[in-house]
Amino acid sequence: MMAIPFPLRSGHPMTDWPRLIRDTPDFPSPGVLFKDIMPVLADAEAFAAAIDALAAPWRDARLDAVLAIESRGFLLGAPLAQALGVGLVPLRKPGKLPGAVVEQRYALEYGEDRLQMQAGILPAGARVLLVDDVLATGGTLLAARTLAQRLGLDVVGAGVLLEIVALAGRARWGTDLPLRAACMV
Ligand SMILES: O=P(O)(O)OC[C@H]1O[C@H](OP(=O)(O)OP(=O)(O)O)[C@H](O)[C@@H]1O
Ligand SMILES: Nc1ncnc2[nH]cnc12
Repeated sequence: MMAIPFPLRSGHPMTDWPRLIRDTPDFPSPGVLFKDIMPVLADAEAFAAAIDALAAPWRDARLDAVLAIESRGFLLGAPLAQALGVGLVPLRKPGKLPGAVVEQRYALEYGEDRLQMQAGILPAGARVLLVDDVLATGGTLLAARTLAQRLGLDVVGAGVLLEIVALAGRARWGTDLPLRAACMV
């Protein structure tokens, strides 16, 4: 049988969960150093600590909902919404959501894509937090923010598990709304 590469219950102290993020060079395309968060989710304590770290800045933010970005953002958005006691709304890739949708096109570190959100799923003025796993160039998060604002939502800020500082996504996000990263590389 294959050896398990890391403990499934690591017992890691809260601050150590970022050590489980693994680098994969040249994925999904040459020249990209891919930061793989899956080992964090596979470890019970690390996953719980990561969600705690994501939730901490927003506990008093009087949020109505978390807006989670497909697909790795869903894995964090659902437990985060539960931790904060608010609803969850998915921002999805095209063709997945029924009914009327609003769409935003964007570029990310390794390609182009589109995000859609259901029109009318939240009332205008609802206070929302955007969540994703990784901030790289910032294209995805910025598109999510534009989409939410086009629907009249009050974007309170954004939370990511990992910020890749060298790719300067924070500069694109700007300084008018808070962007909190649970860890940075
Ligand atoms: O800051 P950016 O340069 O925009 O990159 C960040 C985005 O890239 C990844 O998404 P991807 O489209 O690969 O989708 P996935 O979550 O479905 O893997 C990641 O989950 C972020 O959403
Ligand atoms: N380098 C990277 N690692 C993981 N997810 C990403 N999304 C965009 N760039 C990424």
